[in-house]
Amino acid sequence: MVSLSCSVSSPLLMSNGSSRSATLVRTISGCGYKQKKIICACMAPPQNIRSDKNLPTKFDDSFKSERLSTVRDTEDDSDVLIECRDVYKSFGEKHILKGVSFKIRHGEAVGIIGPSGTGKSTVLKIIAGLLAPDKGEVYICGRKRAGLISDEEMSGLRIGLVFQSAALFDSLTVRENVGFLLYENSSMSEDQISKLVTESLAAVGLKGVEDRLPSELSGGMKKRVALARSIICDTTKTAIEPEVLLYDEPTAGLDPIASTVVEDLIRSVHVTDEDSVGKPGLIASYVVVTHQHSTIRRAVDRLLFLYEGKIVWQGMTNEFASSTNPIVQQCSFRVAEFRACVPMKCKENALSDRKRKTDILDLVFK
Ligand SMILES: Nc1ncnc2c1ncn2[C@@H]1O[C@H](COP(=O)(O)OP(=O)(O)OP(=O)(O)O)[C@@H](O)[C@H]1O
Repeated sequence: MVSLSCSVSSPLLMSNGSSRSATLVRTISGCGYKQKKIICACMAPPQNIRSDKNLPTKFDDSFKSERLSTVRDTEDDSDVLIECRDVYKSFGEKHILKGVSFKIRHGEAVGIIGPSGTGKSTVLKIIAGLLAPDKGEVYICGRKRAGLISDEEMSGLRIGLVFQSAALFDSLTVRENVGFLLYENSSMSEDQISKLVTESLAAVGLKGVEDRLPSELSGGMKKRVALARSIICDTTKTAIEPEVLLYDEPTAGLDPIASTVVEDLIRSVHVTDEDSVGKPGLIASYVVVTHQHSTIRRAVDRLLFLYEGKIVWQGMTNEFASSTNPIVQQCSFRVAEFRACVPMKCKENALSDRKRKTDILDLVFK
C-alpha cells in the first residue's frame, strides 16, 4: 500500500472509517475533501533561485546528458523505489512537465531544484499519486502505477508527503494529528497509538505537547509535528514497508537556526542516521524540493535540476558547482560555498552530536 501520511496544503484523504475515525472525521468535517489515506500539514515559500527570465530561454540538448550518464550507470535496478519515466503534465495551456525521468533508490537523499514555477511540487504530487501524469509512467518498487493513489491499493512502499505549510488539523490535538493515520487505518488500541505518538514526537525533539492544539504551537513546532506525523507507522504489522518521504520546501519561511534544526531532523529520520532519542532512522529515502542553499548543503546528497519541463542535470551535490552545463552555470545556487559542499554522511552531520542537537532544539523551540 502506498499510504500518504503527509502534510499537504489542502486535501485530506481519509479511509472509510472505524467508529474512532468517525470521531476524527467529524471533528475535521470542515475540510470537505473525501478520498483515501491522506493527511495534511504544510510550510511556506521564499525564493533563492533566479526566475526564468534570468536563465537562457532555450536549453541546448547537447548538454542534457552531462551527468545523466555518469550518476549511477548500473543495470541493477533492484534498489529503485520510485521511477518516473518520461512524465508529461499540463494544466490547461501550460505545459509544465515535458518528459521528466529519474529514479530514487533505497537510501538516497535527493533534492529537486529549479526556477520557480518549473513544476517541482507537481513532480512530488505525481510521485505521491495525488496527480496523474498526462503521459509517461510512475513505477513504485518496479510496479507501474495506473493513476491516482486513491484509485488503487499498492503494496511495497509507503510514501509520505510533507508540504509547505504545517497543515495540521486545527481542531485536533497534536496527539490526534500525529496519530491520525493509525486512528484511521490500524487496529491498534488508543494506548498503543498514544505511545507511538509520544515516541514520534520525541524523535523530532518534542516533549509534552500531545494535548496542545496547533494554534498553541510555534511555526517551527508545527513543522516538527508534521514531520512526526509523517514518520509514524503501524508497528503491529508483521512486515513494515519501507517509506519514502517527500518534503516540499520544508525550511521555507524559517530563520537560519530553525532551518538547521529541520534540516537535521530530515537527516535524522533517514536510515543512515539516528533520531533525537538515538534510534536508527526509518525513512528509506527522501526527496526534498527546496530553494534554500542550507537545505541542499545539509540535507541532500544528490540533486535533480528541473528546467523547462525536464531534468537537465543530475549529480551529487558537490558536483553541481563544477558542472559545465550552461543552465547550471547560470543558477544562483552555484555560489562559492557550494564548492566546499560534500555529500553528508550523517555521522559527520550536526545531528550525530545528539547533545548539541538537543541544545539547539531547546534554544529554538522552548
Ligand atoms: N492544480 C493546478 N492547476 C493549474 N495550474 C497548476 C496546478 N498546479 C500547479 N499549477 C501550475 O503549474 C506550474 C508549476 O507549479 P509548481 O507548484 O509545481 O512549481 P514549483 O516549481 O514547485 O514552483 P515554486 O518553486 O514557486 O514552488 C505553476 O505555473 C502553477 O501555477
